[in-house]
Amino acid sequence: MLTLDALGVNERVGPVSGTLEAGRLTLLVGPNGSGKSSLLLAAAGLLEAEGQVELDGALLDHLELAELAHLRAMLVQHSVLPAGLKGYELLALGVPGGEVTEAACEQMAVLSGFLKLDRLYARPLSALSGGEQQRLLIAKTLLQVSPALNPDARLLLLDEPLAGLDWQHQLATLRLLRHYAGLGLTVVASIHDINLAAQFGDDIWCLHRGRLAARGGPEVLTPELVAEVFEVRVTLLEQDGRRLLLPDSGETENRQ
Ligand SMILES: Nc1ncnc2c1ncn2[C@@H]1O[C@H](COP(=O)(O)OP(=O)(O)OP(=O)(O)O)[C@@H](O)[C@H]1O
Repeated sequence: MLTLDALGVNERVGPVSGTLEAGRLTLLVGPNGSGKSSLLLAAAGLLEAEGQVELDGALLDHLELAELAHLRAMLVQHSVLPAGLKGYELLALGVPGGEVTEAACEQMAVLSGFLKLDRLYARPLSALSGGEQQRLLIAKTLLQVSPALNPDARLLLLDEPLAGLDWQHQLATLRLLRHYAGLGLTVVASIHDINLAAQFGDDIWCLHRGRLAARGGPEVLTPELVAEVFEVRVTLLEQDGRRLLLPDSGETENRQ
């Protein structure tokens, strides 16, 4: 469980207070510049911030860096990757303790199956597409907090994990995040697809201009909220019990 108490970063975000529950996938939505990355980085203890963050009752400020790195993993946006590194070498960097044991290989194989990594292992990162690199980075981050390898792991934070991924791998990633939440971790990810957020999030936090505009189950993502926060017209479609929000381009009448 991650508790934020008046967490803020300069003018960028906050103060934000609230609890991110263990065993649940919380998806953070909001327009560009609304503060999602800043909030995630501050919650991870990677960005100087006002207020307090507690991880399972322990103040983040009071944890040693090595201890914190053992308890949580974060996928940051725009990672700079060493070009010469091969796919499997990047993945191996995520193995807790650094020793690629049989158990680590098993976990790698599971992640590999979900994210289709096999064909990427032997290739240098510089020769991989953006989406392929992202899949490896997601797997590396998940490996760090795989309960089978690191039973102390508590927290998984991901900033736009779906960036650059096609539909197949977006869905695989979201299923993996739900799986990790099901293993008891607190899992928080920022995401731009409102419909996927509503479909996969146990909890939704919606940021607007650095403040929490809404928080709750997927039902908080109403057309009215989305229209106001994202400043777009929104149409609600309902079919077979599924609700879909579509941004209205306003061009429909002019098209052939
Ligand atoms: N290093 C920085 N120094 C100063 N201001 C920053 C810095 N990084 C981001 N900002 C500003 O802080 C605000 C929040 O940025 P942040 O990256 O947290 O938003 P975001 O919701 O993650 O956006 P996006 O969806 O575009 O990734 C923005 O106004 C941004 O311009």
